[in-house]
Amino acid sequence: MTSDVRVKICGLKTPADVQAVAEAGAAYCGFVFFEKSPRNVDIGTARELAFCAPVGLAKVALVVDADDAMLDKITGEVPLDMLQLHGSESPDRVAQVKQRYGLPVMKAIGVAEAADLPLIDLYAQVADQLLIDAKPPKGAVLPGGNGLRFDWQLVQRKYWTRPWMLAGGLHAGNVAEAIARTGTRQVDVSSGVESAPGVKDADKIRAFVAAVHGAGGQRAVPKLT
Ligand SMILES: O=C(O)c1ccccc1NCC(=O)[C@H](O)[C@H](O)COP(=O)(O)O
Repeated sequence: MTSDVRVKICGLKTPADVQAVAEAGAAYCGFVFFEKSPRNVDIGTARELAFCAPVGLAKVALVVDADDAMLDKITGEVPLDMLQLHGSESPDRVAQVKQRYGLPVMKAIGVAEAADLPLIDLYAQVADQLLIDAKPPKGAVLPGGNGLRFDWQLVQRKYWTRPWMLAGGLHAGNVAEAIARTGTRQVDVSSGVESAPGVKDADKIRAFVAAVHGAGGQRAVPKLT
């Protein structure tokens, strides 16, 4: 039974996306601030989406090597619960962002082989959470959200000193196996719940969260107006 596993759905762009994610029973929603992404949102849109999120749905801003000016704008306008750093931010930068913005910081780490694992221990010393994702292929435009999985055996039953989230190529058809194999208590998905790049699909969102939480159950959350 995997019902206590938390789900993050990343790359929301519309109020209907937020509603679908909330009604399905996800714990986190993510807004992508990366211009080259089909999931990119501007600050005004993210603000509107954040105000649509019911209490209990944590709002995460995903940025890639963002400078203070950009983070000042985002955190000044958008009510957030967490920052996700998805670029090549150093451990020092992670610590700086945590201190400057007073928000929990989740650091994404790309994994392709065992040699990548020590980085997880390194970032566990400074980040509040870790997002363990597939390393993007060489030359990829996006540092994440590529729909690619990595070898789950690499993180099987691993223990880190911070909570971690499994990401990369998850979808309703493989997420239960991913949880069973890795023992993760949190999962993150983007392209696996889309009908086209950047277009979230409410049925896929429901199916994904239901697959995580075991057969069936949507949680009761208020309908958004
Ligand atoms: O999703 C994006 O477009 C994106 C752009 C730039 C940096 C990261 C991005 N996504 C990161 C995520 O949090 C994804 O949910 C994660 O990489 C898993 O993606 P997917 O394999 O598509 O489920």
